[in-house]
Amino acid sequence: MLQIQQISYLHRGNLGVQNISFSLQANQHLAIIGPSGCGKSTLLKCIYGLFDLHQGSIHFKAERVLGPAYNLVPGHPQMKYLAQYDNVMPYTSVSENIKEHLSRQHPEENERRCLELLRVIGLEEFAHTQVKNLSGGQRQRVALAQVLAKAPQLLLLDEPFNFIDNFKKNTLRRSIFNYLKKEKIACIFATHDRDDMLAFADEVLVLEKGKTIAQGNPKTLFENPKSKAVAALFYEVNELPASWFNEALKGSFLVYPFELEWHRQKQKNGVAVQVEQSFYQGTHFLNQARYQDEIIFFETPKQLQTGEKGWLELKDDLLESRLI
Ligand SMILES: Nc1ncnc2c1ncn2[C@@H]1O[C@H](COP(=O)(O)OP(=O)(O)OP(=O)(O)O)[C@@H](O)[C@H]1O
Repeated sequence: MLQIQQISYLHRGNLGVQNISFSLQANQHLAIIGPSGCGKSTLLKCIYGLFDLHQGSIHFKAERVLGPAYNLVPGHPQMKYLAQYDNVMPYTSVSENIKEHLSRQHPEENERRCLELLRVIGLEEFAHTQVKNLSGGQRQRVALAQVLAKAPQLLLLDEPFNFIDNFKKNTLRRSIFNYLKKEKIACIFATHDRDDMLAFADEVLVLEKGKTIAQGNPKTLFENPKSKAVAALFYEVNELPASWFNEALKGSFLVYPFELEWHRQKQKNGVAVQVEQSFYQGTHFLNQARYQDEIIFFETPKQLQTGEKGWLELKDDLLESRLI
């Protein structure tokens, strides 16, 4: 449905996006991730036709997407874009804001659709509240309902949950992504949140300084990251010398804190460490320890004391698959 071929766009000669290619199938969900300033928003805006590309092409449903120099109204009727900052109307109600984006010809159908969308965004009880009286996160939910109103075939969302508190976020994103799958709406969303991409993306595109540094399904990227930059987007990660755990190996390897085992005594291939700090994380403790000037993070179910000594062992078979 969408083909992006070697596109580049630079902001007045500065960093933007460079040489990006990928395609998206109908009903597929793609997450764009990467550190702040890596080009996520720029890429979404290119796809929506807000910029004139310096190189490459974008086709949506076999039609070429053109920038403002060739097409004054950006995008395509079946493509919707939600920017980081919403554009909702403050002095009208939530319902009116949604209905503004529905066809005006079928009032009864509009009522039904409006109720359905209010349910998806979890704002039924605010249907008649003026938008100016809503919180930032609630306004963001109204903006989401607006882009869903006409059931686009492709939705472009720029950090759609960034103003929404963690308490509401889990329910809301399950509701939104289930709705998109049910309605067969493809989606590309920029995010910083690993839970968004692990649970809801079919595919992940990792950007760094405007370029693609990894692409794949989230499980594969998480379990076999090819660089520390990729692994660190998912979780805290250690890059450690491989020789610490196997003298025959050169280079370094990546290991997540939950993959290291803490023991009081040496078992097989461990390194001796001393605990420096133990941080409570709700379900476990994240500990910081040191070995040969290198800081290592690892997890334990119970709190460890500063100065405590022990051994960190690697779970079986991990080392060779994580060499970088
Ligand atoms: N209108 C602009 N003019 C000049 N430079 C810009 C413009 N918009 C973005 N940039 C630059 O392009 C780069 C990519 O910006 P972009 O907003 O796409 O990043 P991002 O990954 O979406 O960041 P964030 O996660 O902070 O939203 C940044 O270095 C930014 O400063």
